Amino acid sequence: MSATYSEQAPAKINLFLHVTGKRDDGYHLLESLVCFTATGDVLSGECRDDGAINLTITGPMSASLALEDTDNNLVVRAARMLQAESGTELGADLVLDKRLPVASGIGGGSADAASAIRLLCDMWQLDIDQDRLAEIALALGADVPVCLHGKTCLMSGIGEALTDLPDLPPIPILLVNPGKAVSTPEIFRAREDEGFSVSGLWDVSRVFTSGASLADALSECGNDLTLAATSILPEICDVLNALAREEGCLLARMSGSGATCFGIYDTDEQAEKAARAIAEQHPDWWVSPTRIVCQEARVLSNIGASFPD
Ligand SMILES: C[C@](O)(CO)[C@H](O)COP(=O)(O)OP(=O)(O)OC[C@H]1O[C@@H](n2ccc(N)nc2=O)[C@H](O)[C@@H]1O
Ligand SMILES: Nc1ncnc2c1ncn2[C@@H]1O[C@H](COP(=O)(O)OP(=O)(O)OP(=O)(O)O)[C@@H](O)[C@H]1O
Repeated sequence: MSATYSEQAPAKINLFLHVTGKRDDGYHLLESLVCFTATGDVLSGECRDDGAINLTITGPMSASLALEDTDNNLVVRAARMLQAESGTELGADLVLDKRLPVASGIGGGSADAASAIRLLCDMWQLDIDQDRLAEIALALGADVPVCLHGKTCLMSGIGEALTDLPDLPPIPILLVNPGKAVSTPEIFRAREDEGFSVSGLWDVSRVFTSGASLADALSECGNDLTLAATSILPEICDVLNALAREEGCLLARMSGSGATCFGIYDTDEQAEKAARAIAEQHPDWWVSPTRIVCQEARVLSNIGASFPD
């Protein structure tokens, strides 16, 4: 029996997201403080010697993806790109445990693609240098390089320029999604008439020791996609209000192009209490109390990796 490899695919949070310009090809220049959480998908796989790539999707958020052609899944696309790059004749039976809501601003698909790159490089023993892997990641999506990097960083360019920042402590964070997908290109199109933020606002040397100090610094920034996203999906305002209303919430903000929003807290108890209250009022929303993870999210080969539920 062949070994089972496993990789976590943590949710990506844009703690702030500024749109600072637009390139001639239509992609937007961004500046974003990105971190990762202890909540995420899990990808596992076994090696095949016939070159086939098979993907099975399980888990609470698998329904919509299971209806799509798996050839379009970012996990399969990442695998095919690595096969083409390396010339390997190996294949894989992959299982994606989908726990993150799809098309929700927390980079679920991008995190899965990044975890596929990590898992397959390990399983197929590929020797592809980091710069080339970063190019492959960017070809899969603007958020894939930062997910492959997996560490708290300042993301700029269209998503490819990453500057490491001091680790954040394991700050409690609550993720809430209203259960409706939003399309990233549609949100960028909807902000066409808005101006651009200035770049270079974030002091990259700042060190944070608590949720309160982080929330205080973040209050000087924002998410420049919020207006566009709430005009398309007004429920995002309900999510932001629900988070802000609960005791202990230091900052409530949307991540990425939405619709997932996050709240920052000082203690796990506050985040969990808020989660219970919001889940009770909105049983159809996805509510996930978690923490910022501070170390590089990788190296789980050959073990049955799983996130806490
Ligand atoms: C908004 C963010 O979530 C912030 O982290 C990401 O930039 C989105 O990254 P992503 O979902 O991986 O995006 P992609 O799949 O590469 O691009 C989807 C579409 O979003 C728009 N897009 C995306 C990234 C970017 N820097 N500028 C853009 O204008 C483009 O219309 C593009 O066709
Ligand atoms: N493994 C995957 N998981 C989620 N979506 C996927 C996956 N593979 C392909 N997709 C497609 O990618 C689209 C965007 O999904 P994703 O969850 O990455 O969006 P997102 O959370 O808005 O990401 P971002 O924050 O990077 O904009 C979905 O509509 C889906 O059809």
